Amino acid sequence: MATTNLSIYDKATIPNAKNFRFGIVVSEWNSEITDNLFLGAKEALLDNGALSENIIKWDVPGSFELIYGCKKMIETQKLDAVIAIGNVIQGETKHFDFVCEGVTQGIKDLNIKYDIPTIFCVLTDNTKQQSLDRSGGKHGNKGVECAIAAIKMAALRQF
Ligand SMILES: Nc1c(NC[C@H](O)[C@H](O)[C@H](O)CO)[nH]c(=O)[nH]c1=O
Ligand SMILES: CC(=O)[C@@H](O)COP(=O)(O)O
Repeated sequence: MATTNLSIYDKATIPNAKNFRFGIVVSEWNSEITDNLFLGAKEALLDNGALSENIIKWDVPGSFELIYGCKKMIETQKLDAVIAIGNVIQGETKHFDFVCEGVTQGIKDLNIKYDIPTIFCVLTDNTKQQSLDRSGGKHGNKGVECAIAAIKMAALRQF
């Protein structure tokens, strides 16, 4: 059963993000979905105190390129957390499996290699409707959930 709503959070339980710098790398594949994920993430960061000038957005062609895009952003920008935004939708072939597994493992590896948390904001859905439901639809917006995760991990990183 899917999460009923990905966008509900209690601000009282979330650190203020005013001193944090965030990178957001966004896949252009399925941009109707990823644009909404980005907007949800940005709005949630701002709602919790982040400054607009401390949110850096880069675009990459597809979800598989999120790995290199996040790596490059981590290596060249002074950041407290990075959010990788993508949407992979099952097609006719096994390509979906390889893209999803590759991105998952690649982002996991970034979290091991670098002392900058990279948040996995990649919707891996069977249908476009599932993606629509999770990017501002009936199940909320995964971008909001991932922005909150980014703030919490940026705070944890300070210990
Ligand atoms: N089918 C989807 C893709 N495929 C493209 C790959 O992500 C990658 O850009 C290509 O294999 C070249 O390296 N990407 C998505 O983000 N979503 C899809 O549904
Ligand atoms: C996840 C994909 O790469 C997929 O959309 C490609 O579609 P197909 O498997 O029909 O080639």
